[in-house]
This record gives sequence, structure tokens and C-alpha cells, in this order.
Amino acid sequence: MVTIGSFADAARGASGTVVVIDVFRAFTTAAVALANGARRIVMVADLDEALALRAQGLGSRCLGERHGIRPDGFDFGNSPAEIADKRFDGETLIQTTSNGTRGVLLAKGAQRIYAGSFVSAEATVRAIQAAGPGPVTLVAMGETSESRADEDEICALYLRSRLAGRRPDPTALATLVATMALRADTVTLSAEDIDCCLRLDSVPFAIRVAIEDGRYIATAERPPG
Ligand SMILES: O=C(O)[C@H](CS(=O)(=O)O)OP(=O)(O)O
Repeated sequence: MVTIGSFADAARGASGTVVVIDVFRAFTTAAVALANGARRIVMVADLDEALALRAQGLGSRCLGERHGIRPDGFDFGNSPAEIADKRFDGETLIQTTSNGTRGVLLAKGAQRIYAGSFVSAEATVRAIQAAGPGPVTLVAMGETSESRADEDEICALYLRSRLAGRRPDPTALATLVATMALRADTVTLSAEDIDCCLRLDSVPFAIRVAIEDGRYIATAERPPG
């Protein structure tokens, strides 16, 4: 059975395989970082924790935002376009964002966690299917857990549709999201970021988040076949 929920409460209550969805921009940024060679991304709650991990050498660079903006001391913001031409070969990165990474950290009832967005949609569907039958919860994180983000909701519906074997028209999907889901109040969301975030299936892996020594570690999981 596939269930769709929204916001932090849905992440808190989710069980089974959980896909935490954040299209603009956390999990598109994470996908681009992994595609550009990063080996792991440690997802953390706090800015101070991120900076401390980097200082301890447990990660090489910090990515993220608060109020959409790169925090002081961070190497990059939460922007896929900003890192599109950067290489992170073999690096462990550290990411913290207002909604996406927060949702991952809240999904304590999950048996498996994926960080979902359009760029990894098909790989995420195939990874879930490869893991075998079981309950799946799709969590559209939205904006600050109060207002629905159309792109996250649409991505959840799209993933549910693909999990059911249907094939929504990708061109129609891109047009719908591009014309419907632009957040006018988000000044930090550039046209370049939007373009990156709408590249359906542009990476060949799902983002699997596993807990290692209490830390949430995202890696690229390439589904079989
Ligand atoms: O950086 C983002 O796009 C958002 C923060 S805001 O909604 O732009 O203020 O963070 P995310 O966790 O990626 O939703």
C-alpha cells in the first residue's frame, strides 16, 4: 500500500519504506552532489553541528540554508545550480536544510528512508520495487511544515503513479510543475535552480539514507537492472 502525507508530522508518523520528498531544493541539491562524485552526505539538524563535523574532519564541506540563504561559514547554499559544475570526488559532505533534511531526521519509524525529488524519481521507484513488497509512505515536506509545496505534492503523486505502473507524460509533468509550483515568496529560488529541479530522472540512482552510529548518511543507491 502506498500512502501520501505532508509536512513534518507525516514524516514523524511514517513507517515502512519512507520517501521524504523535497524538490525545491534539498534533495535535488543532494542528488547533484552525489552525481558529481560525493560518496556520502551526512544530513544534520543544526548549523553548529554541521560546522563542528567539518571541523572534526568528518566531512569536507557544508551545504545548506536557513531562510533559503547560505549560512555563514558554509561552503555552499542549498542550490543545485551552484554546485552543478563542482566536483566532490570521494568526499563526505554535510547538509542541513529547513525542510528536506529535517524531514529525514524526523522519520524515526521508517524501515528504509529515501530522499526523493524529480531528478531521482525513476531510480527511487525501482529501488523501492527491488526491495520487495511492503508499505510505502511518501512524505511531501512542503514549506516550513505549514504550507504545501505544490512541487513536493506533485512529486508524491507522480511517484505513487509510477509505483502503480502508470506512465504519466513527463513533458506534461514538467510544464505543470513549472507553471504551477513556483514559489513567488522564495527569492533565493533561481531560474537555474528551478531548471535543475525539474530534470526528471536526470540521475541514475536513488538517494538512500541509512543510520550509521546515530548519523543519517545519504548515499547513491543504484537499483538493479
Ligand atoms: O532552500 C530551500 O529551497 C528551502 C528553504 S526555503 O523554503 O527556500 O526558505 O529548504 P528545503 O529544505 O530545501 O525545502
